[in-house]
Amino acid sequence: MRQRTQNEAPPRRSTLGIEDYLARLGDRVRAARARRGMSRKILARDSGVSERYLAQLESGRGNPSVAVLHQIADAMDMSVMELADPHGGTDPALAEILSLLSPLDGGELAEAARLLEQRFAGSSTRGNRIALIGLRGAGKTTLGRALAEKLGVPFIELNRVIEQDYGASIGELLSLSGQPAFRRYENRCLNQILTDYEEAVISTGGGIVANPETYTMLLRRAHTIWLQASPEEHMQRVVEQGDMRPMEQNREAMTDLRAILEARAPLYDRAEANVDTAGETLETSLTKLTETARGLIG
Ligand SMILES: Nc1ncnc2c1ncn2[C@@H]1O[C@H](COP(=O)(O)OP(=O)(O)OP(=O)(O)O)[C@@H](O)[C@H]1O
Ligand SMILES: O=C(O)C1=C[C@@H](O)[C@@H](O)[C@H](O)C1
Ligand SMILES: [Mg+2]
Repeated sequence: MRQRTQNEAPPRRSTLGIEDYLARLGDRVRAARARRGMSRKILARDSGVSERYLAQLESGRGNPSVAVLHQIADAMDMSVMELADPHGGTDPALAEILSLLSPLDGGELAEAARLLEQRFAGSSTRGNRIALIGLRGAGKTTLGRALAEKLGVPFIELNRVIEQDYGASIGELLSLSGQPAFRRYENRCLNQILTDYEEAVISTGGGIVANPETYTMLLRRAHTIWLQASPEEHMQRVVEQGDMRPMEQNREAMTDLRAILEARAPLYDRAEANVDTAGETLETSLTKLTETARGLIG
């Protein structure tokens, strides 16, 4: 990160040349897509922008119209401003905060979020709720159910609650109503679970970290544990289950999985604790997870 001298004012205006601007815009589109676990094909389908044009844009060679940018942002439930200008916003203090934060890397941003949360978010009420987060195949369901049994508390699978609420499968919800609708259901159902259960083990969907409002609610109202594994193990475990949801229709599944994990890791890392399941048996992972969970709920 470049150090600013003490008297140097934070840059308020972009001084980027058009090529650099378009390259960064491409990076932002790719990162936003990866955080949501959307393949380029899915984003093309949901936005109505061709896969070929998205590839061009992501490599910094596209110069989209505002309408095209709007279609892309909308399909990812973002504002055009968020996508086009990370320093956007009308409040000068907010613009200054964003400009201070923008050169930080993922780990530094997570630290900044923690500091801001401590200072401004008020007291959190996590009760005896344990929430498991992590990429597909991390073991959130398998280990979560076993942990709940050991602790003698209910096991709640957020995606199942969403399916009951919507009245169809997550796959149908995504294909019929799109990602933004899914994220709205996810937010509402999670809020309900956190309100209804004083003690529980909650297994979340891998993409919960992509919606800041929902993820912040989870971090504040449950003890969160990030279940980790290597990219190869995530892939192998999901393939063994015969379910390719986030990787569906994607020819470059492993590359995408790595990109998703890389984009989400700083967000998953905001969990209160993490348990690494890489190279472990289920039994060992369960023992580690149970110890960690007991440490958090006291
Ligand atoms: N050490 C381990 N820890 C966790 N799971 C393991 C381990 N070793 C093997 N597995 C297997 O990996 C799979 C994990 O799948 P599981 O459905 O629990 O993951 P998940 O995080 O709930 O995924 P999804 O996001 O798709 O719901 C299970 O079949 C489990 O038996
Ligand atoms: O990792 C993801 O982006 C997802 C994981 C699933 O659990 C579902 O929540 C949905 O398919 C999205
Ligand atoms: Mg699961």
